[in-house]
Amino acid sequence: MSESYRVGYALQPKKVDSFIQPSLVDHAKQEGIELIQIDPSKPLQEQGPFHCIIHKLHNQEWKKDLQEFSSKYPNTVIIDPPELVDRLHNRVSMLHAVTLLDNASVGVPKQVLVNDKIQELDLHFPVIAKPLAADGGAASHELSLVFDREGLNAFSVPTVLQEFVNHGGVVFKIYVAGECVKCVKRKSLPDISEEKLRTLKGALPLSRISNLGLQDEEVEKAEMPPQSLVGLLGTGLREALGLNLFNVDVIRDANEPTRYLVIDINYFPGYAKLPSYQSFITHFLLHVLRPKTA
Ligand SMILES: Nc1ncnc2c1ncn2[C@@H]1O[C@H](COP(=O)(O)OP(=O)(O)OP(=O)(O)O)[C@@H](O)[C@H]1O
Ligand SMILES: O=P(O)(O)O[C@H]1[C@H](OP(=O)(O)O)[C@@H](OP(=O)(O)O)[C@@H](O)[C@@H](O)[C@@H]1OP(=O)(O)O
Ligand SMILES: [Mg+2]
Ligand SMILES: [Mg+2]
Repeated sequence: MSESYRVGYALQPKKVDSFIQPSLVDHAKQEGIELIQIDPSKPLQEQGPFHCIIHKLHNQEWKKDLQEFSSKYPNTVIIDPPELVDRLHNRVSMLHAVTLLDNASVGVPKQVLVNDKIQELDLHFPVIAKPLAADGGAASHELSLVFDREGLNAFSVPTVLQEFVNHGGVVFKIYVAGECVKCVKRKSLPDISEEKLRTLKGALPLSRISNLGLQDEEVEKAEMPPQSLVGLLGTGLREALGLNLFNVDVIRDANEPTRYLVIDINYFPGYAKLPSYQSFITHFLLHVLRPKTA
């Protein structure tokens, strides 16, 4: 008789709706995996046993409950340790792992953390102002494009100022689930020419320009990054971060097309937007659950 595995998921209702689709539940079931919703308002111990738990909740009560459960049931695989996930909730620490890769074709845009009034700024305009906290709150996604010094008054601190890099209007999203790695492309902000820059003043919220990008057909035509680069980022960052479930936003420098820059890393992203995400996720879970043969 084949094994049956209990996988608990602790997610916000919005994420349950997008991620736990009937097609995923069915696909997992066919492989012997039962996906069980965890109610974070009730003690975890009353809801087990679990072979594995996946989660995207950050409150202290949940972390404490998970920690206690894990001490009591050390054989339950927790994907992933909350203290390592926390590193992705800060736009400075999230990119630290990229610098550990030590590869000439991969980097991060130049950025500075602003905690206070800005005196000297060793960055080229335009820059993108990103709230330091990337904790999933609505404010953490309120970014603005800043064209000059005057525009620097438009945001609250702490904020990361990151140089805007022209990249051909396409962002590559590398989705990682353990050893499973998949890259897709999406529309991004359009390039800003020197000429255009002379006419732009102050700052603009990104939400007001993000629909100005390329046509879908143009995105279709964009060349994908080499598979070796996708593998390097997926596997390398998985090791450097100590995490299994995340995606990486990468752009290709328009002025140096062999150079790729990581601009964002998200914990437990929208996997359901990937074609065949059901088999992608099930494959990952099976890899975690099945006993390893030597
Ligand atoms: N340094 C940069 N140079 C050029 N474009 C950038 C840069 N940083 C961000 N962008 C553009 O802005 C978008 C949003 O930035 P970012 O991914 O950092 O924000 P986010 O709110 O964390 O997004 P997500 O919804 O993926 O979590 C990117 O997808 C890309 O189109
Ligand atoms: O649903 P969630 O709140 O987890 O939203 C996440 C969203 O996935 P969704 O498509 O399921 O909304 C992700 O999208 P993709 O990168 O895959 O495009 C990404 O934007 C994350 O940054 C979001 O997480 P947050 O930073 O807000 O925690
Ligand atoms: Mg992003
Ligand atoms: Mg993000």
